[in-house]
Amino acid sequence: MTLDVRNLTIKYGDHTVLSEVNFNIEDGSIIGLVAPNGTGKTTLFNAIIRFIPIHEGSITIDGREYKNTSKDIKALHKIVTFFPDQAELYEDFNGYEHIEMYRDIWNKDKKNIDDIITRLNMDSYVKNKVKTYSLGMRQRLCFAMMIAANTKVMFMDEIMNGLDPVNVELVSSVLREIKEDGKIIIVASHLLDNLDEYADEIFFLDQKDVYYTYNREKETDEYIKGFIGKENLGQLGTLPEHTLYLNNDRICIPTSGLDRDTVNAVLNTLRDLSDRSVSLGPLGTNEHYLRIYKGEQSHETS
Ligand SMILES: Nc1ncnc2c1ncn2[C@@H]1O[C@H](COP(=O)(O)OP(=O)(O)OP(=O)(O)O)[C@@H](O)[C@H]1O
Repeated sequence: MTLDVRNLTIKYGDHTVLSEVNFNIEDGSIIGLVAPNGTGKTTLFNAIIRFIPIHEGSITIDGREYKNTSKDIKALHKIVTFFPDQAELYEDFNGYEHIEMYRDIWNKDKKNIDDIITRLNMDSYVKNKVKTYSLGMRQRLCFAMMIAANTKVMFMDEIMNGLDPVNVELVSSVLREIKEDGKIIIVASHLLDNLDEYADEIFFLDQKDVYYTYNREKETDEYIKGFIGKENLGQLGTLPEHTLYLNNDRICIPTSGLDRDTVNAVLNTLRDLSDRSVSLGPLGTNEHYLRIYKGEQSHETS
């Protein structure tokens, strides 16, 4: 399966939010969709699923183009689900009834939802009314509803909102499991380090397009990464070309061209100067984010 988006332009009135967006996603992928607030992540989901009209462009899934006809939109809604908004939950229904409802709408094979409930640690509260749920309990319910719907394409907007670290880890591992069924999952999130735990590729969205994509598996450049105040930068000596100093505290020094002894020496110096962890590896989503969106606060040191 593929999801192919071509030259998609989306406007609210005269305000063009996204212009000529292009991307192609193969099945069995989780894409992290990343951008500052107000860039257009939710708008992109809304447009692909046709909750809002698109002004130009095409959406093709598995070779079929889905146009703006009611027949196409109905067919699209059978294969794409959008993470429910907590406001859409029915306060006087219990969690089980919500999960059953999503399963029954999308799933003819009446998938067993008990496994989902247990996997998401919801047994103790799923039969209680939603009005008794905390934010994190509601969020897990919304996630369980999508898993029960089990569609080929899933848009997950801010799924980690309100989840504690244990539940963030739980949801991340369930995402990795369901991806294996050949799904296309797009997750919009501001938890950048967490995205590195499950996303295969990150799309950095810009006012105009998918500005940059990053695939950790294909990243070959290794960096020494650590935190250091501006006043201590001089103690690292002459830094190699393409060293990044991001957000006035984060340093990423490329190791290409450095011998092992030099790499070890820099690592040791950085460990002495840094109060946080120092590591060796490729740039992560967080570092790419700072490089792309906070460009004026980062600079190459040479
Ligand atoms: N219904 C609407 N009418 C008019 N403008 C809208 C509407 N919804 C969103 N916008 C505008 O579209 C732009 C993109 O908003 P969107 O909600 O898609 O951003 P986002 O990247 O999802 O942000 P966040 O990270 O805050 O969720 C913003 O400028 C916003 O003001």
